[in-house]
Amino acid sequence: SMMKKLLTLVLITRPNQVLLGMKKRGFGQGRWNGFGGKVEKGETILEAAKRELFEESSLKSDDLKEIGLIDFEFVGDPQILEVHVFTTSKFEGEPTESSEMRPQWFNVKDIPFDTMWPDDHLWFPLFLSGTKFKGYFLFEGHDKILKQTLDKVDSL
Ligand SMILES: Nc1nc(NC2CC2)cc(N2CCOCC2)n1
Repeated sequence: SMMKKLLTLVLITRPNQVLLGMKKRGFGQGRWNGFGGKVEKGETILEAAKRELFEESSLKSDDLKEIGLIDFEFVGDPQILEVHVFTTSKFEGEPTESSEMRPQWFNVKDIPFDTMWPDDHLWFPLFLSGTKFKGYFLFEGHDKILKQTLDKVDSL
C-alpha cells in the first residue's frame, strides 16, 4: 500500500547562481542540495518550506514560489516521497552553516551534479529555465534510477 511522505525543497537564486547546502547528516548526507525536509503536522507545505529554509540556512523569504512536484519511489519500500520544490530570488539574511547544512553559492554553469542526488541533473534544467514541472523517479537504492517521467506543466 502506498504511503506518501510530504517533503519540501527550496532553491535560492541570485543572478547566475544557485545556493546549495552540503548535507552534514541524515538523509542525503554528503550531497549538495537545496534546503528542505519534512512537513510537520499542523503546518502547510509552504510554511514547512519557509521553516526548513530558515533552520538550515538562516535565510528568510516570504516569496517562495512552487515550481515543481516530484514523486520518489524506492524498490521494496511502500513509502513514496512527495517533494514540493520551491524557488525565490527574494530573501533576507546571510547563508549560515547549520547543524544540517553547509551553504555555498554555485554558478549555474558549475552545479556539482556528481555530488548531488542523481535525479537533480535531470530536472535542474527545467527549474533553471523557469518552467513548472512534474516528475516521477523510481530508485534502486540511493544511486540508481530505474524509471522516470518528467513533464513541463502549466499548473502543479
Ligand atoms: N534533490 C533531491 N533529490 C531527491 N531524490 C530522492 C531521494 C531520491 C530527494 C530530495 N529531497 C528529499 C529530502 O528532502 C529534501 C529534498 N532532493
